[in-house]
Amino acid sequence: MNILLIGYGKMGQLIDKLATDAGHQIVGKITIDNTADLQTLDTEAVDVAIEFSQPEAAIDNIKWCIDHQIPVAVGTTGWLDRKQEVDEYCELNNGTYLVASNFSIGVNLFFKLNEQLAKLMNSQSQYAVSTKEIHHTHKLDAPSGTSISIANGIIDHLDRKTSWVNEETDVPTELTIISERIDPAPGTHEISYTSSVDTIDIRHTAHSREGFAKGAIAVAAWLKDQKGVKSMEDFLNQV
Ligand SMILES: NC(=O)C1=CN([C@@H]2O[C@H](COP(=O)(O)OP(=O)(O)OC[C@H]3O[C@@H](n4cnc5c(N)ncnc54)[C@H](O)[C@@H]3O)[C@@H](O)[C@H]2O)C=CC1
Ligand SMILES: O=C(O)C1=N[C@H](C(=O)O)C[C@H](O)C1
Repeated sequence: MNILLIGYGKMGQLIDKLATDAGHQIVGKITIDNTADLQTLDTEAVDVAIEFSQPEAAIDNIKWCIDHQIPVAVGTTGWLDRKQEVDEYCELNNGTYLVASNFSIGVNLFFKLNEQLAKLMNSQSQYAVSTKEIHHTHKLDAPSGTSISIANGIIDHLDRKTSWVNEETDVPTELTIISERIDPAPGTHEISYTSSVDTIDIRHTAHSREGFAKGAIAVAAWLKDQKGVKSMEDFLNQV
């Protein structure tokens, strides 16, 4: 397939390598320094775009893809409080996009495990829950998009939590997300349930960025033949 890479940093470059090795063609590489190249790009030659840029840029990039009828798989985090607006723009303009806070299959399994554990904990009020994420120091957003997805999974399934905060909290209804920045961590997410007698920890540790990149390429290959606003759930259920 012909892929347009919007964002060509750590993720864009790795996707370039893995997609090219797998026989795909990269038809454009957009960074903050050459966004004007989009104006002259042959959009008819693009099957799908993969967007890994930065929080401030993602929405304009997604809207550009929608305007040009290019399905786009979006990995950029830190803007999802505006997802509803982008969903509506996509539906209104007959576009196709999918955003995932984390494209790795392992993390998406971990999301399910998190929800199951949260459900079980409804009848175990002696356990206090908290979460932590660890990433490299170049990361622009905190907490991570993945940790927000984890927090929402807990809030949706554990009755005693109704919101999250990015700090330690004593408010019983608030869920703590602790963010640590340590190089070269590609991404670690941890959920802990602690009682006076024990602790249950579950943790996903990315060993490299390869799982994110492979997941994004697999999603892009599927998304190019879809229509509308899609989710990782849709992808995992159909593939
Ligand atoms: N969903 C997932 O599985 C994953 C998501 N991410 C997220 O992806 C994003 C990118 O991560 P990295 O590649 O590590 O960042 P990076 O900082 O290495 O690269 C960012 C790239 O975006 C480009 N860029 C900046 N403004 C732009 C604009 N207006 N238009 C086009 N390109 C622009 C930069 O020039 C650079 O090439 C972050 O938000 C990160 O949190 C990262 C890894 C996995
Ligand atoms: O910025 C990163 O590196 C990552 N960002 C995503 C996030 O915010 O959750 C996914 C992954 O953890 C790596």
